[in-house]
Formats: sequence, C-alpha cells, structure tokens
Amino acid sequence: MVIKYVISYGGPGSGKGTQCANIVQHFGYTHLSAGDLLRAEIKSGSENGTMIQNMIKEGKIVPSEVTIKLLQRAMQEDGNDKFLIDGFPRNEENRAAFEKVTGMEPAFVLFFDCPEEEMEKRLLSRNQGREDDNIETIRKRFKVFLESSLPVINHYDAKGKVRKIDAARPIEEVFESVKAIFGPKNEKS
Ligand SMILES: Nc1ncnc2c1ncn2[C@@H]1O[C@H](COP(=O)(O)OP(=O)(O)O)[C@@H](O)[C@H]1O
Ligand SMILES: Nc1ccn([C@H]2C[C@H](O)[C@@H](COP(=O)(O)OP(=O)(O)O)O2)c(=O)n1
Ligand SMILES: [Mg+2]
Repeated sequence: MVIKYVISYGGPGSGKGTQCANIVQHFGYTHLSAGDLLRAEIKSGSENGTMIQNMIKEGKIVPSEVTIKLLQRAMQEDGNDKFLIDGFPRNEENRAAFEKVTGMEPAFVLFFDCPEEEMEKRLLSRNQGREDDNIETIRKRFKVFLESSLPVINHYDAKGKVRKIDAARPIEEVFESVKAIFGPKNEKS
C-alpha cells in the first residue's frame, strides 16, 4: 500500500485542529494530531508521561523519537492510506528524523497563516482545559514557533510544497480555501 500524508502547519491557535476535522469529513483522511497523541500518552501513565507533561507546560518541543513512535504506531493501527499530520514537524529535528525513519515526504503542507494577536485571543478562549493555554505558556509557544517551527516551512517552501492560507478569516471561509487546495477529485463520494 502506498501511503500519502499531508501536513497541517501553523502557529498555536491558528486553527489547524479545527480545519483538520473538516478535512476528515470531506476528504477521508485520518487526522493525527501530534499534540493529542502526546496528551494521550500523559494520560495513559506511560514512563515518558511526566517528561512530556513538563515539556508541554513549558511550551517546549518533545524529543522527536517519542513523537515519531506515537505517530508511527497510530498510522499502523489505523490502516488508512491517507494521513493528515497536525502539529508535526514542529522543528527541523522533527522533520529530518521523520523523513529518515519513514522514507517519505509530504504531498504538500497546508500553512495556516495567522497573526499572533488573533492566535492569542483564540487560545485564551479555547476552553479545553489545557495546561498550556495560559498567557505565560502561550508566549513561550509563540517564541518556539518563530524560532524553531518557521524554519520547517522554509524548507518545504524551497521544494514548492507550501500552500499558504489566510487563517485569520472565519472558519467557513478558511475551509473554502482548504477545499480549493485538495480539489474536487479528492472529495469523498
Ligand atoms: N477561523 C477561526 N476563527 C475563529 N476561531 C477559530 C477559527 N479556527 C479555530 N478557531 C477557534 O480557535 C481555537 C483554536 O483552534 P484550534 O483548531 O484548536 O487551533 P490549533 O490546533 O492550530 O491550535 C478553538 O477554540 C477554535 O474553535
Ligand atoms: N511535534 C510536536 C507537537 C506538539 N508538541 C507539544 C508541544 C506543543 O506546545 C504541545 C501542544 O501541541 P498542539 O499541536 O496540540 O498545540 P496547538 O494545536 O498548536 O495549540 O505539544 C511537541 O512537543 N512536538
Ligand atoms: Mg491543535
């Protein structure tokens, strides 16, 4: 089976998870959120749980080997051939390690581009009880995004793989742009 993946990329609160849920409905991809997988790992009481929890609270990026194992396990268990990987890769180390381990590159990268003020507003009203949605951790996450995550987009941009979307608009309008990128031929019948 030939497996294909698309990356959902953007700053914290840009709307990655929201748009991924729509894409799943419309285009039949399996959504894999690296953040959700890491939070599930904390809850499961695994030996890495405390380390992951501390890093997330500090807005830091968990070592690649941990996140990649969770992604690979989820991909194998699911059995779909189309994956939407959300919130990963978040730094160059994530990207290079995943490509090395899987031998695969993404079909394309959706880049949800959104100003910090808007992302901050959304995160502060997200109400999912997340330990990292407080102003102190949010500021740290923005810094990590600029310093560590933006280089990833530059890498994919040089390969012509980035599809940039203005994510500051209402959810439905953003999804119209997303649909135009996936194209009618990929819609579920
Ligand atoms: N286009 C949008 N306009 C307004 N609010 C949005 C939009 N997209 C998402 N949201 C809201 O903002 C918050 C963060 O969205 P989410 O999808 O969790 O972002 P991310 O996964 O990028 O952190 C959620 O409460 C969500 O409902
Ligand atoms: N590739 C990843 C993805 C997330 N994490 C950690 C660090 C991030 O701040 C948290 C939360 O990620 P998540 O994608 O759920 O956050 P947002 O949807 O962008 O708000 O998880 C990570 O260490 N490595
Ligand atoms: Mg998210």
